[in-house]
Amino acid sequence: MRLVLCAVGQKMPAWADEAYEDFAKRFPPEMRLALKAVKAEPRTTGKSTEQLMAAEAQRLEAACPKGARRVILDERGDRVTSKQLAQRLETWRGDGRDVAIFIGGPDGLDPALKATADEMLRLSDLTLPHAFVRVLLAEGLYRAWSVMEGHPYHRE
Ligand SMILES: C[S@@+](CC[C@H](N)C(=O)[O-])C[C@H]1O[C@@H](n2cnc3c(N)ncnc32)[C@H](O)[C@@H]1O
Repeated sequence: MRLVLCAVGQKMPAWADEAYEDFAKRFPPEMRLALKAVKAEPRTTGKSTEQLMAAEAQRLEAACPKGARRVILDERGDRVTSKQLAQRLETWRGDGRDVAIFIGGPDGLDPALKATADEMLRLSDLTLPHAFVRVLLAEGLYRAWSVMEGHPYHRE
């Protein structure tokens, strides 16, 4: 099973790339965390927010593995603890499909793409910058994996 982060933004600060990689490389071969970063639409072309998000959504769709479970990250999504995220991970693993996790750009995700979600998750009640989101998600998923496997990374 693969956890595929379909995320807007190919140019992240070095600290974000390093921190993301630090967690991504810890996943075992049977549960890979992969990043598919797509180009953010330039904000200088006079396009409306709706047009910008629609263009980014097309790229995200192209990056999404066929038949994957679709999880949207959004500050209005379900609030979950690490243990609850571990239970979701267990469920996701159970059906054997890849899991695509979508992260939007500066204006968020296109409403039509959001409407296709199987699940919507929040990482915080705060609105977070997208560079933070992929790092927090990688750590949160790794912690959830460690809860699921009884690995000592997570302590009660
Ligand atoms: C800068 S935020 C976009 C904020 C935008 N105003 C919105 O309403 O979605 C970029 C992306 O980061 C993710 N994100 C931001 N805060 C989040 C949170 N608290 N929980 C989960 N995802 C979040 C979402 O995928 C969002 O599309």
